[in-house]
Amino acid sequence: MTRAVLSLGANLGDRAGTLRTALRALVGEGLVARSVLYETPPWGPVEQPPFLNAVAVVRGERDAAGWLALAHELEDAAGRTREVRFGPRTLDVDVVAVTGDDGAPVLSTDPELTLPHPRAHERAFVLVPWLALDPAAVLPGHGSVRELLAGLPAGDVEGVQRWEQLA
Ligand SMILES: Nc1ncnc2c1ncn2[C@@H]1O[C@H](COP(=O)(O)OP(=O)(O)OP(=O)(O)O)[C@@H](O)[C@H]1O
Ligand SMILES: Nc1nc2c(c(=O)[nH]1)N=C(CO)CN2
Repeated sequence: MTRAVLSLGANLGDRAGTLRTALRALVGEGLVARSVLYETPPWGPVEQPPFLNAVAVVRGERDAAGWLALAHELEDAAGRTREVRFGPRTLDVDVVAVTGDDGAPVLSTDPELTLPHPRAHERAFVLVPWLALDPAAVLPGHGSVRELLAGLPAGDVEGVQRWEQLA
């Protein structure tokens, strides 16, 4: 069994509907916990509409490649096509980190699946929702999510706004 932290983002179409559909699909994939939805300013070089983002933790029989395959299935189901790097999308699902049941992180430098995700540590849109659902969260190789957030520009962190309450 492995545990994966997934980051979900959407900034085209029915953003909340797309994210909720993907989060519902994760219930059948061993969903352990999910954050609420957050509205977040676009990170990166591309000018584009704001995103809704969420983080989910899943645990199941899949290995790291299996979690990436699931991420791509969810993106395909949301009608995602491959477009501009860092650009707008109906649904983006990234595998942030994977750990075994012994707590050992899966590490990979493969460009098809780099673990932990190479940009997660600098993305408030990943770290804020993750910390909210797991106050003890640790990003392998980078340290505690709480400390990573403390090191990001305050404006990045304040830009991540809770968008929904969980029912
Ligand atoms: N940890 C990872 N999670 C998701 N995709 C990954 C990961 N590591 C490598 N990739 C690869 O990155 C490729 C491009 O992914 P994608 O189009 O989602 O990039 P992006 O969303 O523009 O940028 P980013 O990955 O920084 O969010 C994917 O085909 C995938 O194989
Ligand atoms: N706020 C925010 N910014 C992004 C996001 C995202 O999910 N949220 N995804 C991106 C894809 O690389 C690029 N920029």
